Formats: sequence, structure tokens, C-alpha cells
Amino acid sequence: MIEIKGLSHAYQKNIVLDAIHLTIGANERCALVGRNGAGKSTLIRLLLGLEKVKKGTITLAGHSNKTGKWKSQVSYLPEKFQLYPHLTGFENMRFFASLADKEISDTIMEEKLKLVALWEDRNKTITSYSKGMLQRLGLAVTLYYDTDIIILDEPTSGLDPIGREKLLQIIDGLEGKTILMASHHLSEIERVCTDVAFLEAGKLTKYNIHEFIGEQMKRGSWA
Ligand SMILES: Nc1ncnc2c1ncn2[C@@H]1O[C@H](COP(=O)(O)OP(=O)(O)OP(=O)(O)O)[C@@H](O)[C@H]1O
Repeated sequence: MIEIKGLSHAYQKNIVLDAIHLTIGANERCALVGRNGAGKSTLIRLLLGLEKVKKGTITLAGHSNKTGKWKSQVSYLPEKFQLYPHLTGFENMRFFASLADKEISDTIMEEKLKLVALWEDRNKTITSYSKGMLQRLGLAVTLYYDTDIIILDEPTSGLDPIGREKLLQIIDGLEGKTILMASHHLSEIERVCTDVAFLEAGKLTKYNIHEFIGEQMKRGSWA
């Protein structure tokens, strides 16, 4: 579960987040949306401890983000995951596993590579992978930590419709996770998300997906 209470953040006089509240429970897939500059990346950086929380509280999987205990329960897929181009898909998996705090077995790597449909291509160097395959490999790395909370930053960015659909199918199949996914695409939000956290002028409003679609019909797209 993610719990944010009274969180504010400003860069000099630019108030980006103004006393926002957000709770995302297990089995919720919550989209994080808002216009360019609305504060999505700032919120993600605060959640990941990359930016200091000055006002308000963040609790991740029951741990305050001030303690550091939350780290084993959160995984993050950035918009562009830095993989090693001279290594194969499997070698990349092994390399990132070697950096993890817990042991990640070959069996788990096999399971995740099969989940993202890259098992057949595991021994190819990733220079031969398409953008979609690279993003799926990044997702496989993110998933083998098996954390309660998964944060995805525009996971389908730059993918063609087939690549996008394959990735969304995998995300749609994840169970028992708390997912926050930044996105600019209403169609993909509708496809996989149960809820939407909408940022506008420093305020955050949470909708269930049906309310959000209705709201968009009334007032036009946010983007
Ligand atoms: N390190 C920083 N220093 C100063 N201002 C910043 C910094 N990072 C972000 N900002 C400002 O904070 C506001 C929110 O930026 P942020 O990147 O969080 O928005 P965003 O919703 O992620 O935008 P986008 O959709 O374009 O990625 C913007 O006005 C931006 O210029």
C-alpha cells in the first residue's frame, strides 16, 4: 500500500505539490496523470526518496519513507531503463540480480523471462532487441524483485501499438500488487488501470477509472 498525507513540495516559489493526499491499496493499479509540468516526476522522485520530503508523510508497504525499510518493498521501472548493450537478455538479468539485496535464482529469472515473452531470445545480445523487447526486459528485471509496490514511469513510451499492447497485457496480468503508473495515454489507462491520480495546479484528485473517463468526456482531455 502507498499512503501519502499532506505532502507539499516547491522549487523556490514554484509550488508543485500542495498538501496532496493519496492512498493506493493492494490490487489497485493507479495511473498518475497530469499535463506536462504538473508534478508527476516530482511525486515519483519523492516516493523513491530521490527528493527530500519537507512537508507531509509518505508510507510505503507500512514503512515511513524516512526509515529506509520500504526499499525492499518497492521496485521502479524508469521511462528508459539502462541495460547493458553488449550483454544478452539473460546476462542483463543476471547482472541486475547480482546487485539485488536478496538472492534471485535462475528459476525466477526463467519465470520472468517467460512472463515477458523473451525466453526464446534470452541468449541474443540486446543490440538486436526491438524497443518493445528492451522495455519488456526492463519490466522482467523490475518484477523479479517481487515487491508489493511497483512504480512504472511511462512504461509504453516510444513503443509501437503491438509493443504497447504486449507490455500492457503483462501489466494487466499482475496480481496482488500496488501499482502506480505515470501515463499520458487515456486508452492505456482505461486498458489496465483501476484508478487515476490526477494532478492539476498542485492538487491531486483520485478517481476510479469509470469516474475519470466520465470526467474527461465532460471537460475534454487533460493532455
Ligand atoms: N529540479 C528542479 N528544479 C526546479 N524546478 C523543477 C525541478 N524539477 C521539476 N521542476 C519544476 O517542477 C514542475 C513539475 O515538474 P515535473 O517534472 O515533476 O512535471 P511532470 O508532470 O513530470 O512533467 P512531464 O509530463 O513533462 O514529465 C515544473 O514546473 C518543473 O519545471
